[in-house]
Amino acid sequence: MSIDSTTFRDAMACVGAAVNIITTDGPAGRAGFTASAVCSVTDSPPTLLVCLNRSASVWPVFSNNQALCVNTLAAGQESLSNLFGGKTPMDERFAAAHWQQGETGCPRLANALASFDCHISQVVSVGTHDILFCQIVDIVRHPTPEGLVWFDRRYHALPANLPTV
Ligand SMILES: NC(=O)c1ccc[n+]([C@@H]2O[C@H](COP(=O)([O-])OP(=O)(O)OC[C@H]3O[C@@H](n4cnc5c(N)ncnc54)[C@H](O)[C@@H]3O)[C@@H](O)[C@H]2O)c1
Ligand SMILES: Cc1cc2c(cc1C)N(C[C@H](O)[C@H](O)[C@H](O)COP(=O)(O)O)c1[nH]c(=O)[nH]c(=O)c1N2
Repeated sequence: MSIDSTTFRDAMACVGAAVNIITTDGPAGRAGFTASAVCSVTDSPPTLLVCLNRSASVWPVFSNNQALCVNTLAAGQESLSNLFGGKTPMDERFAAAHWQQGETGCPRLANALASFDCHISQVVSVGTHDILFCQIVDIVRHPTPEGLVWFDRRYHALPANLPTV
């Protein structure tokens, strides 16, 4: 049975996911984009994955820098997600928030729910996307009353009951 893209996307729209801004900085410059395709892989060594469309303008920058920071958004940061998910010029995207420098040199969003600073350890290409396997070197968290989820093609705030950080 062959599944067309609309059927696939309609079904995937039912799979809720956290919203993240993925940033990088290094020899190829600074860049960032919004991603919901982010997943925990293993806790030893601590590793997550990010799926990045190879047609995105940011792809060569991530590919060359080999480091990134996954900034998981809280409720209230929807407009930042939209900025990093559109065709907005890169300087405008970064001007909309406050950033710190992570251990890898990648921009860390000052008030993200959690930030995972990573080296890209492995890349696997599947169809249109690259799966970036990322080994985490540092984690910073902030207490926040609500998390943010992308579900049914829109944002939803979720009450957080997270352990104290
Ligand atoms: N994994 C991704 O690349 C991904 C995920 C979410 C959103 N987006 C982008 O945001 C736009 C709006 O998304 P939407 O959720 O409002 O509606 P949509 O109908 O385009 O997508 C529905 C769901 O399908 C999946 N999806 C969408 N595009 C994909 C792609 N190219 N490869 C793999 N999975 C994909 C995602 O889970 C998404 O939430 C999309 O058209 C796409 O450009 C991309
Ligand atoms: C909620 C949501 C979720 C995602 C996206 C968008 C939005 C709004 N986008 C699309 C991505 O952010 C967009 O293509 C960026 O703007 C990068 O493209 P440019 O740099 O503008 O070419 C996206 N792209 C991707 O490669 N992987 C992903 O997981 C996601 N997830």
